[in-house]
Amino acid sequence: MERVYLDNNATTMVDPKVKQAMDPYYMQQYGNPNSLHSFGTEVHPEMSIALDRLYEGIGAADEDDIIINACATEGNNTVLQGIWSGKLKENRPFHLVISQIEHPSIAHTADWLESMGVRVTRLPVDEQGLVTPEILKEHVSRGSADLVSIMWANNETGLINPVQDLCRTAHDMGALFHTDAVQAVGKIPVNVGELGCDYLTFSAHKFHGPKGVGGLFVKRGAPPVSLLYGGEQMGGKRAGTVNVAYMIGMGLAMKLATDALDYENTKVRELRDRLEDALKRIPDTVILGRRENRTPNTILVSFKGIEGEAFLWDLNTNGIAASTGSACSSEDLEADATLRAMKLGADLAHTAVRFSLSRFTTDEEIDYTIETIRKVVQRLRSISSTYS
Ligand SMILES: Cc1ncc(COP(=O)(O)O)c(CN[C@@H](CS)C(=O)O)c1O
Repeated sequence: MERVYLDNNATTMVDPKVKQAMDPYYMQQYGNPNSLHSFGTEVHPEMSIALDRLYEGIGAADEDDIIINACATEGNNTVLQGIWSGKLKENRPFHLVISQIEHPSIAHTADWLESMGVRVTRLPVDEQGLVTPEILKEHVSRGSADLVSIMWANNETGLINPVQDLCRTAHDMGALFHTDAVQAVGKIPVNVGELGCDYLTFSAHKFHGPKGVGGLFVKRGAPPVSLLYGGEQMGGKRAGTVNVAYMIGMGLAMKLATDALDYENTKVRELRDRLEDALKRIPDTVILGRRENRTPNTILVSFKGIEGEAFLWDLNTNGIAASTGSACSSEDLEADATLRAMKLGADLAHTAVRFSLSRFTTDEEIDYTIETIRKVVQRLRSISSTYS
Protein backbone atom coordinates (compact mmCIF):
# COMPACT_ATOMS: atom_id res chain seq x y z
CA MET A 1 0.00 0.00 0.00
CA GLU A 2 1.40 3.38 -1.05
CA ARG A 3 0.25 5.74 1.74
CA VAL A 4 -2.72 5.87 4.11
CA TYR A 5 -4.00 9.24 5.35
CA LEU A 6 -5.73 8.99 8.72
CA ASP A 7 -5.24 12.56 10.01
CA ASN A 8 -8.41 14.17 8.66
CA ASN A 9 -9.09 16.14 11.85
CA ALA A 10 -5.85 18.04 11.04
CA THR A 11 -6.89 18.72 7.45
CA THR A 12 -8.60 16.90 4.60
CA MET A 13 -7.98 16.27 0.92
CA VAL A 14 -9.83 18.73 -1.32
CA ASP A 15 -12.69 16.83 -2.95
CA PRO A 16 -11.89 16.52 -6.70
CA LYS A 17 -15.30 18.04 -7.49
CA VAL A 18 -14.39 21.06 -5.31
CA LYS A 19 -11.04 21.45 -7.08
CA GLN A 20 -12.80 21.35 -10.45
CA ALA A 21 -15.33 23.97 -9.32
CA MET A 22 -12.54 26.34 -8.18
CA ASP A 23 -10.39 26.07 -11.33
CA PRO A 24 -12.16 28.70 -13.56
CA TYR A 25 -11.59 31.46 -10.96
CA TYR A 26 -7.83 31.65 -11.39
CA MET A 27 -7.31 32.40 -15.10
CA GLN A 28 -10.74 32.80 -16.68
CA GLN A 29 -13.12 34.48 -14.20
CA TYR A 30 -10.51 36.18 -12.03
CA GLY A 31 -12.13 39.63 -11.52
CA ASN A 32 -12.41 41.35 -8.16
CA PRO A 33 -16.04 40.84 -7.09
CA ASN A 34 -16.15 44.47 -5.93
CA SER A 35 -15.31 45.74 -9.42
CA LEU A 36 -18.28 47.17 -11.31
CA HIS A 37 -17.12 45.93 -14.74
CA SER A 38 -18.02 42.52 -16.18
CA PHE A 39 -14.89 40.79 -14.80
CA GLY A 40 -16.15 41.60 -11.32
CA THR A 41 -19.88 41.14 -11.74
CA GLU A 42 -19.64 37.84 -13.62
CA VAL A 43 -18.52 35.99 -10.44
CA HIS A 44 -21.48 37.19 -8.35
CA PRO A 45 -23.96 34.42 -9.33
CA GLU A 46 -21.59 31.59 -8.28
CA MET A 47 -20.70 33.47 -5.06
CA SER A 48 -24.42 33.71 -4.25
CA ILE A 49 -24.85 29.98 -4.85
CA ALA A 50 -21.88 29.31 -2.57
CA LEU A 51 -23.34 31.48 0.18
CA ASP A 52 -26.74 29.76 -0.16
CA ARG A 53 -25.00 26.39 0.24
CA LEU A 54 -23.30 27.57 3.44
CA TYR A 55 -26.60 28.86 4.84
CA GLU A 56 -28.29 25.57 3.98
CA GLY A 57 -25.41 23.48 5.32
CA ILE A 58 -25.64 24.92 8.85
CA GLY A 59 -29.37 25.69 8.84
CA ALA A 60 -28.97 29.47 8.96
CA ALA A 61 -31.94 31.78 8.30
CA ASP A 62 -31.83 34.41 5.53
CA GLU A 63 -31.71 37.21 8.09
CA ASP A 64 -28.60 35.75 9.76
CA ASP A 65 -25.06 36.55 8.65
CA ILE A 66 -22.26 34.25 7.46
CA ILE A 67 -18.95 36.09 7.18
CA ILE A 68 -16.38 34.51 4.88
CA ASN A 69 -12.90 34.68 6.40
CA ALA A 70 -9.52 32.99 6.16
CA CYS A 71 -9.94 30.18 8.72
CA ALA A 72 -11.50 29.12 12.00
CA THR A 73 -8.67 30.71 13.92
CA GLU A 74 -9.75 34.06 12.46
CA GLY A 75 -13.39 33.31 13.20
CA ASN A 76 -12.68 32.38 16.82
CA ASN A 77 -10.53 35.49 17.28
CA THR A 78 -13.21 37.66 15.66
CA VAL A 79 -15.84 36.56 18.17
CA LEU A 80 -13.72 36.79 21.31
CA GLN A 81 -11.93 40.03 20.37
CA GLY A 82 -15.05 41.49 18.77
CA ILE A 83 -17.13 41.11 21.92
CA TRP A 84 -14.24 42.43 23.99
CA SER A 85 -13.84 45.58 21.89
CA GLY A 86 -17.58 46.19 22.16
CA LYS A 87 -17.31 46.06 25.96
CA LEU A 88 -14.30 48.40 25.83
CA LYS A 89 -16.31 50.93 23.83
CA GLU A 90 -19.05 50.82 26.47
CA ASN A 91 -16.40 51.02 29.19
CA ARG A 92 -17.81 47.81 30.66
CA PRO A 93 -16.01 44.71 32.01
CA PHE A 94 -15.91 41.52 29.96
CA HIS A 95 -16.30 38.05 31.53
CA LEU A 96 -15.44 35.30 29.08
CA VAL A 97 -16.25 31.65 29.83
CA ILE A 98 -14.48 28.90 27.87
CA SER A 99 -13.62 25.29 28.61
CA GLN A 100 -10.24 23.75 29.43
CA ILE A 101 -10.42 21.61 26.27
CA GLU A 102 -10.75 24.36 23.66
CA HIS A 103 -8.56 24.57 20.57
CA PRO A 104 -5.55 26.94 21.01
CA SER A 105 -7.27 29.52 18.78
CA ILE A 106 -9.77 29.95 21.64
CA ALA A 107 -7.52 29.10 24.60
CA HIS A 108 -4.58 31.32 23.60
CA THR A 109 -6.88 34.17 22.56
CA ALA A 110 -8.46 33.92 26.01
CA ASP A 111 -4.98 33.98 27.58
CA TRP A 112 -4.18 37.18 25.66
CA LEU A 113 -7.49 38.79 26.60
CA GLU A 114 -6.83 37.87 30.24
CA SER A 115 -3.48 39.68 29.97
CA MET A 116 -5.49 42.69 28.77
CA GLY A 117 -7.68 42.63 31.88
CA VAL A 118 -10.54 40.36 30.78
CA ARG A 119 -11.95 37.98 33.41
CA VAL A 120 -11.68 34.45 32.00
CA THR A 121 -13.31 31.34 33.49
CA ARG A 122 -12.02 28.02 32.17
CA LEU A 123 -14.55 25.24 32.79
CA PRO A 124 -13.28 21.73 33.61
CA VAL A 125 -14.69 18.61 31.96
CA ASP A 126 -16.49 15.71 33.63
CA GLU A 127 -15.18 12.15 33.89
CA GLN A 128 -16.39 11.53 30.32
CA GLY A 129 -14.33 14.48 29.04
CA LEU A 130 -17.46 16.60 28.41
CA VAL A 131 -18.48 20.14 29.40
CA THR A 132 -22.01 20.00 30.86
CA PRO A 133 -24.64 22.61 31.85
CA GLU A 134 -24.16 21.50 35.45
CA ILE A 135 -20.46 22.38 35.24
CA LEU A 136 -21.34 25.74 33.66
CA LYS A 137 -23.85 26.55 36.42
CA GLU A 138 -21.44 25.36 39.11
CA HIS A 139 -18.64 27.67 37.96
CA VAL A 140 -20.53 30.73 36.67
CA SER A 141 -23.14 32.72 38.57
CA ARG A 142 -26.22 33.98 36.75
CA GLY A 143 -25.73 37.36 35.14
CA SER A 144 -21.95 37.36 35.51
CA ALA A 145 -20.91 35.99 32.10
CA ASP A 146 -20.96 37.99 28.88
CA LEU A 147 -19.89 35.28 26.42
CA VAL A 148 -19.74 31.50 26.78
CA SER A 149 -17.63 29.76 24.10
CA ILE A 150 -17.63 25.94 24.17
CA MET A 151 -16.49 23.77 21.26
CA TRP A 152 -19.05 21.45 19.65
CA ALA A 153 -16.71 18.50 19.10
CA ASN A 154 -13.17 18.11 20.38
CA ASN A 155 -10.49 17.82 17.71
CA GLU A 156 -8.42 15.25 19.61
CA THR A 157 -10.96 12.97 21.26
CA GLY A 158 -13.88 13.55 18.91
CA LEU A 159 -16.07 13.91 22.00
CA ILE A 160 -19.29 15.85 21.34
CA ASN A 161 -20.37 18.42 23.95
CA PRO A 162 -24.11 18.95 24.71
CA VAL A 163 -24.02 22.34 23.00
CA GLN A 164 -27.81 22.78 22.77
CA ASP A 165 -28.15 22.46 26.55
CA LEU A 166 -25.05 24.61 27.08
CA CYS A 167 -26.47 27.30 24.77
CA ARG A 168 -29.78 27.32 26.58
CA THR A 169 -28.04 27.53 29.97
CA ALA A 170 -25.79 30.36 28.77
CA HIS A 171 -28.80 32.33 27.50
CA ASP A 172 -30.63 31.68 30.79
CA MET A 173 -27.60 33.23 32.50
CA GLY A 174 -27.84 36.28 30.27
CA ALA A 175 -24.74 35.39 28.25
CA LEU A 176 -24.11 35.13 24.52
CA PHE A 177 -23.12 31.66 23.21
CA HIS A 178 -20.43 30.79 20.61
CA THR A 179 -19.41 27.34 19.52
CA ASP A 180 -16.31 26.33 17.58
CA ALA A 181 -17.97 23.81 15.23
CA VAL A 182 -14.85 23.05 13.19
CA GLN A 183 -14.91 19.33 14.06
CA ALA A 184 -18.69 19.06 13.86
CA VAL A 185 -19.45 20.43 10.39
CA GLY A 186 -19.34 17.61 7.87
CA LYS A 187 -19.30 14.94 10.57
CA ILE A 188 -22.56 15.41 12.50
CA PRO A 189 -25.70 17.43 11.71
CA VAL A 190 -25.23 21.14 12.43
CA ASN A 191 -28.32 23.37 12.60
CA VAL A 192 -27.85 26.82 14.11
CA GLY A 193 -31.61 27.42 14.07
CA GLU A 194 -32.19 24.44 16.36
CA LEU A 195 -29.06 25.16 18.42
CA GLY A 196 -29.90 28.86 18.94
CA CYS A 197 -26.24 29.93 19.15
CA ASP A 198 -25.27 33.55 18.59
CA TYR A 199 -21.99 32.72 16.81
CA LEU A 200 -20.57 29.56 15.18
CA THR A 201 -17.18 28.96 13.55
CA PHE A 202 -16.26 26.55 10.74
CA SER A 203 -13.32 25.90 8.42
CA ALA A 204 -13.41 24.50 4.87
CA HIS A 205 -10.28 22.38 5.06
CA LYS A 206 -11.95 20.14 7.64
CA PHE A 207 -14.65 19.02 5.23
CA HIS A 208 -12.75 18.57 1.95
CA GLY A 209 -12.60 22.22 1.00
CA PRO A 210 -9.44 24.30 0.51
CA LYS A 211 -7.17 25.49 3.35
CA GLY A 212 -7.33 29.24 3.94
CA VAL A 213 -11.06 29.86 3.96
CA GLY A 214 -13.64 29.59 6.72
CA GLY A 215 -16.96 30.99 7.86
CA LEU A 216 -18.33 32.76 10.90
CA PHE A 217 -22.07 32.52 11.54
CA VAL A 218 -23.57 35.56 13.31
CA LYS A 219 -27.20 35.23 14.37
CA ARG A 220 -29.49 38.14 13.52
CA GLY A 221 -29.53 40.53 16.44
CA ALA A 222 -26.27 39.30 17.99
CA PRO A 223 -23.73 42.07 18.62
CA PRO A 224 -21.73 42.62 15.41
CA VAL A 225 -18.12 41.41 15.62
CA SER A 226 -15.20 42.45 13.40
CA LEU A 227 -11.47 41.96 13.42
CA LEU A 228 -10.30 43.38 10.08
CA TYR A 229 -11.26 46.89 8.93
CA GLY A 230 -10.83 48.39 5.47
CA GLY A 231 -12.95 47.86 2.36
CA GLU A 232 -16.69 47.27 2.22
CA GLN A 233 -16.44 43.50 1.68
CA MET A 234 -18.93 41.36 3.70
CA GLY A 235 -20.91 44.52 4.33
CA GLY A 236 -17.92 46.06 6.10
CA LYS A 237 -17.87 43.23 8.66
CA ARG A 238 -14.70 41.60 7.26
CA ALA A 239 -12.52 43.75 5.03
CA GLY A 240 -10.30 42.25 2.36
CA THR A 241 -10.91 41.07 -1.18
CA VAL A 242 -12.89 37.85 -1.06
CA ASN A 243 -11.05 34.77 -2.31
CA VAL A 244 -13.67 33.93 -4.91
CA ALA A 245 -12.29 30.50 -5.82
CA TYR A 246 -12.06 29.45 -2.19
CA MET A 247 -15.52 30.77 -1.30
CA ILE A 248 -17.04 28.85 -4.19
CA GLY A 249 -14.99 25.80 -3.22
CA MET A 250 -16.14 26.01 0.42
CA GLY A 251 -19.77 26.32 -0.67
CA LEU A 252 -19.59 23.16 -2.77
CA ALA A 253 -17.58 21.35 -0.07
CA MET A 254 -20.30 22.21 2.45
CA LYS A 255 -23.00 20.83 0.13
CA LEU A 256 -21.06 17.63 -0.58
CA ALA A 257 -20.24 17.14 3.12
CA THR A 258 -23.84 17.70 4.19
CA ASP A 259 -25.05 15.31 1.47
CA ALA A 260 -22.53 12.73 2.75
CA LEU A 261 -23.54 12.93 6.44
CA ASP A 262 -25.36 9.61 6.21
CA TYR A 263 -22.24 8.01 4.70
CA GLU A 264 -20.09 9.55 7.44
CA ASN A 265 -22.36 8.11 10.10
CA THR A 266 -22.69 4.65 8.54
CA LYS A 267 -19.70 3.56 6.41
CA VAL A 268 -17.06 5.84 7.92
CA ARG A 269 -18.31 5.03 11.42
CA GLU A 270 -18.18 1.30 10.52
CA LEU A 271 -14.58 1.61 9.31
CA ARG A 272 -13.65 3.55 12.47
CA ASP A 273 -15.34 0.97 14.68
CA ARG A 274 -13.58 -1.88 12.87
CA LEU A 275 -10.21 -0.21 13.44
CA GLU A 276 -11.11 0.58 17.06
CA ASP A 277 -12.25 -2.99 17.77
CA ALA A 278 -8.97 -4.31 16.36
CA LEU A 279 -6.98 -1.88 18.56
CA LYS A 280 -8.95 -2.98 21.62
CA ARG A 281 -7.82 -6.56 20.99
CA ILE A 282 -4.20 -5.45 21.52
CA PRO A 283 -3.28 -5.91 25.22
CA ASP A 284 -2.84 -2.81 27.44
CA THR A 285 -4.56 -0.47 24.99
CA VAL A 286 -6.83 2.38 26.16
CA ILE A 287 -9.39 4.09 23.91
CA LEU A 288 -10.06 7.60 25.25
CA GLY A 289 -13.69 8.73 25.26
CA ARG A 290 -16.88 6.71 24.85
CA ARG A 291 -17.56 5.76 21.21
CA GLU A 292 -21.27 6.62 21.46
CA ASN A 293 -20.43 10.22 22.17
CA ARG A 294 -17.76 10.80 19.56
CA THR A 295 -17.68 12.08 15.99
CA PRO A 296 -17.93 9.05 13.67
CA ASN A 297 -14.39 9.31 12.28
CA THR A 298 -12.17 9.75 15.33
CA ILE A 299 -10.21 7.46 17.66
CA LEU A 300 -7.81 8.63 20.37
CA VAL A 301 -5.88 5.59 21.57
CA SER A 302 -3.03 4.98 24.00
CA PHE A 303 -0.72 1.94 23.93
CA LYS A 304 0.86 1.36 27.34
CA GLY A 305 4.64 1.50 27.25
CA ILE A 306 4.84 3.21 23.85
CA GLU A 307 5.68 6.94 23.36
CA GLY A 308 3.25 8.54 20.93
CA GLU A 309 6.02 10.14 18.88
CA ALA A 310 7.88 6.84 18.42
CA PHE A 311 4.66 5.11 17.41
CA LEU A 312 3.84 7.82 14.85
CA TRP A 313 7.34 7.61 13.39
CA ASP A 314 7.02 3.86 12.85
CA LEU A 315 3.58 4.34 11.32
CA ASN A 316 4.97 7.06 9.05
CA THR A 317 7.78 4.75 7.98
CA ASN A 318 5.07 2.31 6.92
CA GLY A 319 3.23 5.05 5.03
CA ILE A 320 0.45 5.69 7.57
CA ALA A 321 -0.31 9.29 8.65
CA ALA A 322 -1.85 9.92 12.09
CA SER A 323 -1.06 12.41 14.88
CA THR A 324 -0.53 12.78 18.60
CA GLY A 325 -3.38 15.08 19.65
CA SER A 326 -3.83 18.05 17.37
CA ALA A 327 -1.47 18.98 14.55
CA CYS A 328 -0.95 22.45 16.00
CA SER A 329 0.52 21.04 19.19
CA SER A 330 2.42 18.19 17.55
CA GLU A 331 5.85 19.81 18.12
CA ASP A 332 5.06 20.23 21.82
CA LEU A 333 6.01 17.05 23.67
CA GLU A 334 4.16 18.32 26.71
CA ALA A 335 0.85 16.44 27.10
CA ASP A 336 -1.60 18.97 25.71
CA ALA A 337 -4.41 20.82 27.42
CA THR A 338 -7.25 18.51 26.39
CA LEU A 339 -5.59 15.41 27.75
CA ARG A 340 -4.49 17.21 30.90
CA ALA A 341 -8.04 18.50 31.38
CA MET A 342 -9.30 14.92 31.14
CA LYS A 343 -6.96 14.14 34.03
CA LEU A 344 -5.27 11.34 32.14
CA GLY A 345 -2.12 10.01 33.77
CA ALA A 346 1.11 11.23 32.17
CA ASP A 347 1.69 7.75 30.74
CA LEU A 348 -1.60 7.83 28.82
CA ALA A 349 -1.39 11.49 27.87
CA HIS A 350 2.11 11.03 26.42
CA THR A 351 1.20 7.95 24.40
CA ALA A 352 -2.14 9.11 22.97
CA VAL A 353 -2.39 8.83 19.18
CA ARG A 354 -5.26 10.23 17.08
CA PHE A 355 -6.66 8.44 14.03
CA SER A 356 -9.25 10.41 12.03
CA LEU A 357 -10.86 8.90 8.94
CA SER A 358 -12.83 10.49 6.10
CA ARG A 359 -15.31 9.53 3.40
CA PHE A 360 -12.30 8.75 1.20
CA THR A 361 -10.92 6.12 3.61
CA THR A 362 -11.20 2.57 2.18
CA ASP A 363 -11.64 -0.91 3.66
CA GLU A 364 -8.24 -1.90 2.27
CA GLU A 365 -6.58 1.07 4.03
CA ILE A 366 -8.12 0.04 7.35
CA ASP A 367 -7.04 -3.59 6.82
CA TYR A 368 -3.45 -2.44 6.14
CA THR A 369 -3.53 -0.08 9.16
CA ILE A 370 -4.69 -2.82 11.52
CA GLU A 371 -2.00 -5.20 10.28
CA THR A 372 0.71 -2.52 10.54
CA ILE A 373 -0.29 -1.31 14.04
CA ARG A 374 -0.07 -4.85 15.37
CA LYS A 375 3.51 -5.15 14.06
CA VAL A 376 4.55 -1.67 15.27
CA VAL A 377 3.18 -2.18 18.79
CA GLN A 378 4.92 -5.55 19.04
CA ARG A 379 8.23 -4.08 17.85
CA LEU A 380 8.16 -1.03 20.10
CA ARG A 381 7.12 -2.98 23.18
CA SER A 382 9.89 -5.52 22.55
CA ILE A 383 12.46 -2.70 22.86
CA SER A 384 10.60 -0.72 25.52
CA SER A 385 12.34 -0.26 28.88
CA THR A 386 9.04 0.46 30.59
CA TYR A 387 6.81 -2.27 29.21
CA SER A 388 6.89 -5.85 30.41
C1 LIG B 1 -11.70 22.60 16.96
C2 LIG B 1 -10.78 23.40 16.10
N1 LIG B 1 -10.89 24.76 16.11
C3 LIG B 1 -10.08 25.52 15.33
C4 LIG B 1 -9.11 24.94 14.53
C5 LIG B 1 -8.25 25.85 13.67
O1 LIG B 1 -8.71 25.76 12.35
P1 LIG B 1 -7.97 26.63 11.18
O2 LIG B 1 -8.94 26.70 10.05
O3 LIG B 1 -6.73 25.84 10.82
O4 LIG B 1 -7.65 27.96 11.76
C6 LIG B 1 -8.97 23.54 14.50
C7 LIG B 1 -7.89 22.89 13.69
N2 LIG B 1 -7.36 21.72 14.34
C8 LIG B 1 -6.34 20.95 13.68
C9 LIG B 1 -5.08 21.77 13.47
S1 LIG B 1 -4.50 22.38 14.99
C10 LIG B 1 -6.05 19.65 14.47
O5 LIG B 1 -5.10 18.93 14.12
O6 LIG B 1 -6.85 19.35 15.39
C11 LIG B 1 -9.83 22.76 15.28
O7 LIG B 1 -9.75 21.41 15.25
